[in-house]
Amino acid sequence: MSHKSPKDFFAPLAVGAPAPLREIPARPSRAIHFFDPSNPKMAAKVPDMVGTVDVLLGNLEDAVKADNKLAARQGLVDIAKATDFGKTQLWTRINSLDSPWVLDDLVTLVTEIGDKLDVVMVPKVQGPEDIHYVDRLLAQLEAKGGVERPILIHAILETARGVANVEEIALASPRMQGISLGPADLAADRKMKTTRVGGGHPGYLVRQDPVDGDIQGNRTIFQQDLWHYTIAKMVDACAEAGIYPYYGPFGDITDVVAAEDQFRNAFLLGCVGTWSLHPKQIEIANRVFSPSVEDIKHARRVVKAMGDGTGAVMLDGKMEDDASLKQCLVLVDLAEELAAIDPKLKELYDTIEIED
Ligand SMILES: CC(C)(COP(=O)(O)OP(=O)(O)OC[C@H]1O[C@@H](n2cnc3c(N)ncnc32)[C@H](O)[C@@H]1OP(=O)(O)O)[C@@H](O)C(=O)NCCC(=O)NCCSC(=O)C[C@H](O)C(=O)O
Ligand SMILES: [Mg+2]
Repeated sequence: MSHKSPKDFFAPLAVGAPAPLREIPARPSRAIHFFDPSNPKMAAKVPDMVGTVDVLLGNLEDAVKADNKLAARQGLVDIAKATDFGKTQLWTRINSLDSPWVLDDLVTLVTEIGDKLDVVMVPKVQGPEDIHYVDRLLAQLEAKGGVERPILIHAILETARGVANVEEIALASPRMQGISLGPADLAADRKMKTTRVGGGHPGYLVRQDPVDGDIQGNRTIFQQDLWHYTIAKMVDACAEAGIYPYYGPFGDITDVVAAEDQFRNAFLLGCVGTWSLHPKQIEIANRVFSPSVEDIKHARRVVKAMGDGTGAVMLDGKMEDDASLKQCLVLVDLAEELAAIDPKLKELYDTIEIED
């Protein structure tokens, strides 16, 4: 197997394309909000959503009717040209690489609105070869369209082969921005027996041992998380590659409580954001993927108590040392990144008083 040398990895893949980034910028992306650019009602709402959500994503793939694929592509071009996105990022999800639409998706979007497009989400990624294909094509199109900064790639993990290859996918290109879980396609590909889009399942459980041998008695059941293994594997692959992991879709729009639980589990495991399919999921994602005031208060206290960052101290009966300081700095750094784009959060975090 031939390998690229590091210097080749950081050379543009087409003459005239912008140089690849050496580090993926930590831009807040708590909610990646999906809209169908061919749906006039949704499209009309996009300009007013700028500034209320970290990422607006024009979806061209699943959930867009086949008859509307061209209208969705053109709708996204029109919206992008007419809208000032400010600090809100503009992403797209292109059609799958084996579809009849994807080539024109990329040619049209990069040459027409490449200067406004931050990230291209690629569905059903099977292995690094899929990323290499998009990587080279993007470079050629950036050169053709005169795009001055590289458009990044986000992969969706929604096939068993993709999950098996997740580390290679994460490391496939300096354009790799992150990876999301695609639980619906992944469930189908794996032949899992859930018909839900993300979330748990009442049948996937562990039951309390019988009390006094009474197996028919009242035994507490603990519902388990179908997605824990995949998310944990994805988080490790992303951390190794220096890119960002995301939950994905939660299809039960009405169950805002369970959505919040799934998002919080993902946040605690290391994910930086999730998808939002309906406007009501944006507020949930923004809240869950922003550290709480209590977390920041504690983290800043530890930072202060640790002084030069070495040794061990006791705070409220608990040991803090170099390693727990690093954990606290994850939260403090995230709070700073979010405060830079979210004035309400900045105000909230600025009012925190640190006790000794
Ligand atoms: C889920 C929906 C079909 C629900 O739509 P609707 O029935 O119209 O909801 P409401 O009546 O509650 O809508 C109220 C108003 O809000 C607008 N609306 C709805 N959704 C959005 C949106 N995403 N962005 C902007 N505006 C939105 C409605 O038009 C109503 O407007 P008005 O009548 O003027 O008041 C719908 O929300 C939807 O289609 N969402 C996106 C679905 C999607 O993108 N799915 C694909 C991603 S998930 C996936 O692909 C699976 C994954 O790949 C995997 O494999 O796991
Ligand atoms: Mg899918």
